[in-house]
Amino acid sequence: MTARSKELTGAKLIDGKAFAARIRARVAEEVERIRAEAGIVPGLAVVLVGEDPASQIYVRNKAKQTVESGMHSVEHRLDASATQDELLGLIGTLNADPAIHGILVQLPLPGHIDEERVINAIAPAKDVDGFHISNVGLLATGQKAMVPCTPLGSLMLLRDELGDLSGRNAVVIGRSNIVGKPMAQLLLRESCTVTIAHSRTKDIEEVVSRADIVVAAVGRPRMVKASWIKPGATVIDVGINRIEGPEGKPIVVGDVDTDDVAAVAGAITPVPGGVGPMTIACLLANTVTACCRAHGLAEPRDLTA
Ligand SMILES: Nc1nc(=O)c2c([nH]1)NC[C@@H]1CN(c3ccc(C(=O)N[C@@H](CCC(=O)O)C(=O)O)cc3)C=[N+]21
Repeated sequence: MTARSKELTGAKLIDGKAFAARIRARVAEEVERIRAEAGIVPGLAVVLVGEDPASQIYVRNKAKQTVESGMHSVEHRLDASATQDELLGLIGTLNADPAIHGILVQLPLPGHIDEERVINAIAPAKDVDGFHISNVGLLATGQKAMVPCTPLGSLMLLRDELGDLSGRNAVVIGRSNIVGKPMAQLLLRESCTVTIAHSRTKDIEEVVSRADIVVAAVGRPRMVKASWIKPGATVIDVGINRIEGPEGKPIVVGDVDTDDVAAVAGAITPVPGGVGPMTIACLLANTVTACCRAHGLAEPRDLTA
């Protein structure tokens, strides 16, 4: 698959939206194959606790795209005041449900709930977010794991753009469990020379300027500037920040100052339309993978890391 691209002052804009649509089409093909071969329909359950409006939009998009790909989709909405035991009870039910192959508990959870406890209660084989400690350990040791969706989608875009990644200098900005750390593991597995930069990194601009590959996942609007970027580098912008735009209207921007960086970078993902749609496409891909593994079916190689 080749990402379609538009020109922006020099840099190629990587069309994550179009790439994600092709991944979803592949997922739909595989869903149909699994149905024809084994009479099984892959199922995804999304659990949302509370009423965060931004979260609701993602949950709606996920449910819509799950159904469009031919999969079984279930949504569980718990009140913001739901107890940890209620949530753990629901996870236990979903773990035991043979129609469900993937479980996603939308993060963040309300403050009174222990996130680690909840994530680690999900059956690792159904953990399509790849956040369970078993999957984290499997990925870190190079074993077959469920790979977190945003890093997986970012890796697919990088491979499509650059081909073989071995020997390249990669700098991941951000050390979160959901993006920075698993992204670094994947890049290491691709034989990149990996540096993780973060808020305490000294002279971050100099560190980033040595990178052939930059993955920005810090949650600081437009933090990465052109002066940080090696000419021709590939820049993956994971940030999705809502800020006040020119006319006081809210707009969505990434962690990269795209207009500035585009003058120097070789290729860059836009926000919106870059990594975000890939995250959802990879969630569907992971659900197909989980279903294949659960039933001993051949798993589509192009939908995993
Ligand atoms: N357990 C868990 N897993 C997640 O994967 C997870 C989560 N919790 N909590 C919330 C975040 C956020 N997230 C997004 C996914 C897709 C877009 C997306 O498709 N964004 C579009 C639209 C952006 C917009 O305009 O708002 C884009 O970037 O083009 C955004 C955000 C998944 N998350």
